[in-house]
Amino acid sequence: MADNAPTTAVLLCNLGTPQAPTTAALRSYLAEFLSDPRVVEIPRAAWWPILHGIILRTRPARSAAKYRSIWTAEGSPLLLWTQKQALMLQGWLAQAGLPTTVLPAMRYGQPAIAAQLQALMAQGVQRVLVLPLYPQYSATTIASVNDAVNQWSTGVRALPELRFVNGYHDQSDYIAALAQSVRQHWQREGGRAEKLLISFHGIPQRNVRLGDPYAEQCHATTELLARELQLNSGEYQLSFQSRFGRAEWLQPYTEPTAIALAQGGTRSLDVICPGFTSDCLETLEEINQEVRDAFLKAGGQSFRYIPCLNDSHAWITALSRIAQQHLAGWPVADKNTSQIAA
Ligand SMILES: C=CC1=C(C)c2cc3[nH]c(cc4nc(cc5[nH]c(cc1n2)c(C)c5CCC(=O)O)C(CCC(=O)O)=C4C)c(C)c3C=C
Ligand SMILES: [Fe+2]
Ligand SMILES: [Fe+2]
Repeated sequence: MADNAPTTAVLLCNLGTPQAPTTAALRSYLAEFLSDPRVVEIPRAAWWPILHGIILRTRPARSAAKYRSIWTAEGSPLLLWTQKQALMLQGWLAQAGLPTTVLPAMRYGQPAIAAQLQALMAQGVQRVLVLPLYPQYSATTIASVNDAVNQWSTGVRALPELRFVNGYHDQSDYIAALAQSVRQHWQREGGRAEKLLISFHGIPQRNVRLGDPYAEQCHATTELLARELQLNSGEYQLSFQSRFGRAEWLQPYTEPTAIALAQGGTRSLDVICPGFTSDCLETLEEINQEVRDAFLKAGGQSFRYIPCLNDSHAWITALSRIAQQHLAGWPVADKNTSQIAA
């Protein structure tokens, strides 16, 4: 352990991704993901036969084919962006006078949350800020990350101090980073499309009825972004993608919305996904391949996908400000000098 290693860390948590775009890797990833009771709330006795008897026999091959269409020579886009964001955030925080170790971690798959927390303990870290890469709070995502941290804690005697960020759907730097990415897109493309479709990952409608604030936060992000871009109500539309299973999910659904827009005469569409901070299967394949094809087939002429925030400077600045807001009050001590950063 280096004597001058930071004693404070940020664990930058994302959803996770399969190890490889293969049926076997997808089976193991989906088994872990879909066994999480935060994700599927059906009683275990009823869910197990469906998961193991049907879903894990059929879905892995189909999902693997989709992953193959977005996989890069270096691996899964979601993992690569998350790793890059962690490195950049560590640099930004150091520049701000907060020497902090930043490690990426995945809720499902590798690098696992428990293993990364263990690595931080081995470095002598005493305080950990758990920062999820989901701007909008949902029990299916952020609470599940917290569960994984708390599960790890149950086996640890000398715990670090822990803080959890519960989302930042209305944080001004996050909204500014989104607005900047839209403006840059308009500049690159030589102007606006007729409509901006703002698509978020869905969740079951039932979760919202039971108190999940996710839908409300997606709406709030949308309104803040539209206001920042000075869009009037006819120039943008919110929708929800990635429905899983047969239950009713948040509506309107993205693909039928894009089709209805094309059939209603909208010829050009810009699409942004503010709930995803890294490009991944859900944006690169579902939006930029499936929804694109559906829009064009229904009569649309121009479908323009706006990339996620990924490694944009505005986004890393936002992440750094969000981290600093939540690190406030924690001593950032150098072990040698016990100096406290201002
Ligand atoms: C951004 C927030 C996300 C929420 C909310 C969310 C809820 C949720 N997801 C599923 C089921 C699946 N999601 C899958 C992929 C996936 N989901 C998110 C994010 C959210 N999910 C991301 C970033 C990704 C892509 C990961 C990648 O490797 O690129 C998948 C796996 C792919 C597939 O087989 O379709 C499933 C399954 C549920 C059931 C749910 C809420 C109840
Ligand atoms: Fe998902
Ligand atoms: Fe999907």
